[in-house]
Amino acid sequence: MNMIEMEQVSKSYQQYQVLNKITLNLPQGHIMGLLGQNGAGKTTLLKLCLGLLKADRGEIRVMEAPGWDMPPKVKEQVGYVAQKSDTLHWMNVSQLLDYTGAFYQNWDAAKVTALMQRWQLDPKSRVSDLSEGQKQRVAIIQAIGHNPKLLILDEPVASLDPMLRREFIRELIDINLENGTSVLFSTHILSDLERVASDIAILRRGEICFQGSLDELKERYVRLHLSSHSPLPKALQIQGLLHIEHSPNHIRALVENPDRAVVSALEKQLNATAQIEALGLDDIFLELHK
Ligand SMILES: Nc1ncnc2c1ncn2[C@@H]1O[C@H](COP(=O)(O)OP(=O)(O)OP(=O)(O)O)[C@@H](O)[C@H]1O
Repeated sequence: MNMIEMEQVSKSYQQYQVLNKITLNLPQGHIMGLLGQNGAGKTTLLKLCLGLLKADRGEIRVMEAPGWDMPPKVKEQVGYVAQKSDTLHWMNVSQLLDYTGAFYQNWDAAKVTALMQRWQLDPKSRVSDLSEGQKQRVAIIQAIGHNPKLLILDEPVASLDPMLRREFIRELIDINLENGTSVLFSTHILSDLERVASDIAILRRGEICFQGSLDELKERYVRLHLSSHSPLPKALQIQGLLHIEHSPNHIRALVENPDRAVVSALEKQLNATAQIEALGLDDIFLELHK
């Protein structure tokens, strides 16, 4: 079963189209990292999945229920960490967590207490007095205290220091392994994503330009180098060409699924030597956004 299914989903704010015919599936048990530049529409996409925004067109299903009109029994199986949340900050940590727990039948108070201790949160501290990182830890506990089947996280680690980020990621993997929880999270921290995500989705210019595993991503986008003693042309005839940098004797190009026979033909035609370089996630992300 897919925990989230988006089909041909579009969303605009007034005249400005943010998402254009998005099709995205989150299979059960998967952890999917959502990548995109600032303003790419990640928060918008996550809010559409949660029924906090309504799509202009297309269909969204969450655990087979309509995303815009989720019944309570589906809602109670979803956990959400917003990018920024400023509600109820007059409570102390323990009051806020008890208050949140009251909404859920299967709130795991023992787990919540253990997390508070592990993440060094004083139950008596007022939420408004906490640092951003501490607030984020509280928000994460609020989202996982009821052992949700689906967790949606909008940049959950942005304010955490590297050690807590690592702990949080370990927690995420544990939740995923113990409860089979599926996770969709947006992030800018690519190294974290490499550590935890089984799937990656990349939002670019309002569209999902890639959805699949990290290995598939690395196989799909490679850097093609062509070097020659003779001057090389500024343009290349190869399918899947996304980006090209040219100097008289060297071409550096980002190519999607290059046809090896075409690369060999280019070598002959241009009297050049070709080299195909595998890229890391950072490089692929940067190259895709040039
Ligand atoms: N309520 C709104 N009204 C008008 N425009 C909006 C609204 N919410 C978001 N936008 C615009 O839509 C675009 C996408 O915003 P969104 O917050 O979804 O992006 P994002 O990928 O989450 O960005 P970031 O990484 O900076 O958090 C931005 O250009 C933003 O200014």
